[in-house]
Amino acid sequence: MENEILVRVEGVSKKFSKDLKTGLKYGVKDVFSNIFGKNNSKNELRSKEFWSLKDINFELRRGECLGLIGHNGAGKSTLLKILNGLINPDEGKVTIKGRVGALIELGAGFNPILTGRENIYNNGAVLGFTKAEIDAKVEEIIDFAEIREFIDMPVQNYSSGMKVRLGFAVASQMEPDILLIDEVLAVGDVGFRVKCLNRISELINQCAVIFVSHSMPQVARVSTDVILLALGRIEYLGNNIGNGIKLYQDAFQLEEKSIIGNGIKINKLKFNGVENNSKNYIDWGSKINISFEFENISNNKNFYINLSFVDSNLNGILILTIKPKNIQLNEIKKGKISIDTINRLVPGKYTLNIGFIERLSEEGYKYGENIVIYRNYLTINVINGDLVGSIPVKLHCNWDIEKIS
Ligand SMILES: Nc1ncnc2c1ncn2[C@@H]1O[C@H](COP(=O)(O)OP(=O)(O)OP(=O)(O)O)[C@@H](O)[C@H]1O
Repeated sequence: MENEILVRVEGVSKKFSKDLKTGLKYGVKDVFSNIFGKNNSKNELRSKEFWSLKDINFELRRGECLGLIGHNGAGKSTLLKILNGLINPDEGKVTIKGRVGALIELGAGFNPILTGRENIYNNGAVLGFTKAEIDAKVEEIIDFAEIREFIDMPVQNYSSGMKVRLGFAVASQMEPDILLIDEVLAVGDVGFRVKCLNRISELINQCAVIFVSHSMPQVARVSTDVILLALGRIEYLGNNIGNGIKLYQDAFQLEEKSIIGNGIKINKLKFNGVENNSKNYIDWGSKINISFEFENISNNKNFYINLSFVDSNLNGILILTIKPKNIQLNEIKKGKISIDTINRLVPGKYTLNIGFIERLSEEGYKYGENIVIYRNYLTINVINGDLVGSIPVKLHCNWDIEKIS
């Protein structure tokens, strides 16, 4: 049997005003127009208004986790707030089936002068649990949040991380049918974030999850579907998570070129024989040749040359090291390097850093100080190949299968 639909969003739009004064003026006007049944301005933008969300449609079933991604101000939190009933849409309809657990804003849903324990009871009561039912859950919640020492302290004295711990524990342990988690999770420390992601993965079977994050590995890890929002509109909706993430990352300008250190110059950097090509489109599995000249101006130290590739999240992905056996690179006044390899990066945008790093030993790798690093000297766009979540490298391997039984 198909899992039941727990969230249905139909044609939802929400507009805001760009300044507070106009917002308040329109607000008062709308109240009167609503009373007299004459509010015709709902579907149109008035001066200084903009659509924070426009014509959003999707459904979410039990067992699905929707990753909601998009740049700052794209409308992600606005959508979560509408789903949680904190604000009303100007157009469209939201249908929610079941109990909603939400971690949307830091400290939202907590009364600051009450203790952590009192807030657990308050939240439980709002969700429709009896005192006896909350009694049965409270220890579990405190254990999950790992803040037992502070549970009888007013929430206003909690650190940001402690508020997130309590908020997530309450939202996720109160048997939600729908769990809404905003970026605030990022405030928790790494250990707690991993615990939360594991809990989300456990909960997915029992409920529907909507997860807002700027961390693409986290989105790829837990999501079954993804929505990419841009300026309040859906730019991508589907279950090809890698595709959604790629579209999101493609919109970023990667870092500018920069040089850190001095002593060695590079010239005539070429990618597949072409100099100054800003696009460099290639496929997975295609041949790559990178070549450049280097000129030792004032460096006396022996060195390695490292070529490292960095993804759009600025994570280092892979490195190629040049360490010749029978020659010290600093004995070369002017040289030319040519590197041939096969591309094993999956579709995405990558930049190349070229580093000249002090070499302290003839054998193995013993790195000294960075002599000079040429950052973002080349951008490579891999456009064809399989995407598996957000895993950046797919290796080629020879394999053999034997049937044992
Ligand atoms: N109460 C409000 N009044 C006026 N404008 C608002 C209000 N709430 C949100 N906005 C605006 O709506 C747009 C979408 O905001 P929202 O917080 O939903 O973005 P977001 O995608 O969650 O961004 P971020 O990644 O930065 O959290 C922004 O331009 C924001 O300034």
